Amino acid sequence: MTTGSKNGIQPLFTFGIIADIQYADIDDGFNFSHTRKRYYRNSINLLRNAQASWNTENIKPQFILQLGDIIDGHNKKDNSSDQALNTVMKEFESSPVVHHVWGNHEFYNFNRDTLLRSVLNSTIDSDSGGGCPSNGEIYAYHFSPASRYRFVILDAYDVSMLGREESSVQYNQAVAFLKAHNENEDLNQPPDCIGLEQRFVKFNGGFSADQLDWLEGVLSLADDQMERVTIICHLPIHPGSTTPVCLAWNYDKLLANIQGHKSVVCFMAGHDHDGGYHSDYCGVHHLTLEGVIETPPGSDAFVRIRFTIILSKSVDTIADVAVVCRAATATAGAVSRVEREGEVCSACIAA
Ligand SMILES: Nc1ncnc2c1ncn2[C@@H]1O[C@H](COP(=O)(O)OP(=O)(O)O)[C@@H](O)[C@H]1O
Repeated sequence: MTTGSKNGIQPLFTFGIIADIQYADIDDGFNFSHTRKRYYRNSINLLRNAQASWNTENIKPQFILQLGDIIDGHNKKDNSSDQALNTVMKEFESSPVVHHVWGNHEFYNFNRDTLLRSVLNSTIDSDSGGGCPSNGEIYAYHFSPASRYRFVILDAYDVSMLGREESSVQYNQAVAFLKAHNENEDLNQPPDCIGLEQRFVKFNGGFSADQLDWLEGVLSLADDQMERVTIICHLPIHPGSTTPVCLAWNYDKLLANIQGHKSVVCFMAGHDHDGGYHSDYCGVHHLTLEGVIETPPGSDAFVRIRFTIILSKSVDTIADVAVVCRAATATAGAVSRVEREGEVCSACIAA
């Protein structure tokens, strides 16, 4: 594992990312279609390995991004949601700040009100000006780890049946929206077996107008301040970075919002356990992290990213932001996960 500097340039900051841990103290199982094994109990070992790796770095990560599905929905029926969450949170105790994102499995275990009051609400670690959308129950905020850099956490289940009381307006609006696109009795079953319509399933969600309006304000300010923004949420929003069944319901609205702002350089998500990557026509990097839960024992699936500014010769111009993304894979003879490493640089942005 390389030290903190690359090509002799000290990173401005580093951070770790991990997705779809889906911990449960149960025996190995399978996904819905019985095509992929799931290692529920072992996922805590992979989290430990990630922590060990992050903590051995010369330059420790300034923060960790946890991209959602921290514990599995199986805990709910065993009444072990709180115990499972405590087990995982204990592993994060040696971490710096952890920014938690909420996925469908958070909502299989807890309702929205409980999550807003829980240790999984990391809004407290937002900037004082980080703020959240006015209505208070959308779990979205932003923070700046260094001058000219900003991270935005979005709530991909703001519009969803999950986590909402069946008597609520939001629940019934989500049901109406979903049924307009999916006529199956079981709304977790995709309405089609091909194409983008597959995304209209109960285990996905979308972004409300309130949240998109709030984001528009955050990104407009970031444009004015010539910041570089990375957005994270549980659901991918570019068809090139995931399989259609994992896309957010109104991915296209958020994508249009993002592509209208030069400050956005990267979008990261989980949910699609196979991971994915796409650089869109605006130069935004769409990174989907592989799921810990389906990573076989003996391999690892976590990422450490160093944000390094490569100052151009004319010192007043920041030529490139190199996002060195490394999915660390420590194999012990097992079939290793794809080791993803690469230098992806954003478009030039004059200072
Ligand atoms: N094709 C499908 N048809 C019906 N139900 C499905 C289908 N795929 C997933 N589900 C159900 O949707 C829920 C979420 O699926 P799951 O695989 O656990 O999600 P994740 O990929 O986030 O772990 C589970 O209850 C699962 O049984």
